[in-house]
Amino acid sequence: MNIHIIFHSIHGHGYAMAKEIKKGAEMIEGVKANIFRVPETISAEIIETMGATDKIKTFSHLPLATIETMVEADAIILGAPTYFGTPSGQMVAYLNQFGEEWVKGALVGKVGSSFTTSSEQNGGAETCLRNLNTFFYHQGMIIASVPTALTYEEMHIEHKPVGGYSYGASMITGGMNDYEISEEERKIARLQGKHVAKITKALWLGMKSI
Ligand SMILES: Cc1cc2nc3c(=O)[nH]c(=O)nc-3n(C[C@H](O)[C@H](O)[C@H](O)COP(=O)(O)O)c2cc1C
Repeated sequence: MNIHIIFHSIHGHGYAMAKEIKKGAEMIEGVKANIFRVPETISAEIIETMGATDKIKTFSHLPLATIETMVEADAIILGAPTYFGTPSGQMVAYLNQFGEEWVKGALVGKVGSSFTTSSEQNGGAETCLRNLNTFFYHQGMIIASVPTALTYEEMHIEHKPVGGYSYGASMITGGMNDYEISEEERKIARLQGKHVAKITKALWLGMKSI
């Protein structure tokens, strides 16, 4: 079974999350998780003003996601930074190529799940995740959440904000994008990967018997 993790990032936090989700997914026997990035649309000059020229290089070796990346996957995990409370335009531009696949039903029955990063705790991460998940509804996919009953301990640390709840894993990057992914956020991301992999494997085995 192949899980494809497709993300957009500029400062690299999305990549840090994608790696944890991959680790979680590959805890399930027979599951291989591959990471892809979506094409960047912002100019190199603007990336430089964002102080991200070197950061973006840390994941530029990853393969670019194409339409086939989704069509070939058994499960798809999308990750995008929260920009103005919604997924980045770069991710939306990638998703907006899937009209023909929608017509063909090419993604019907696949498992979908999403994650995000946001600089603020209340900066719109949940609305971003709800937006990403909407793509899965339209494609006839099966949405896997983060089973929050299992993350209670990580989420309830006094006076410590932690990203990640029912709609998908997330992390808080800080106003200057200078926060590292925390242990709790790593754990929630791994849990999401594992949960998606379990559901995908169960569906895949079940489908064979129908
Ligand atoms: C155009 C733009 C809009 C943003 N809007 C928000 C926002 O609405 N809420 C928020 O918490 N952070 C916002 N941010 C901060 C990003 O969420 C943050 O830079 C991103 O999650 C970092 O992820 P990355 O390291 O994967 O690039 C915005 C950043 C940009 C560039």
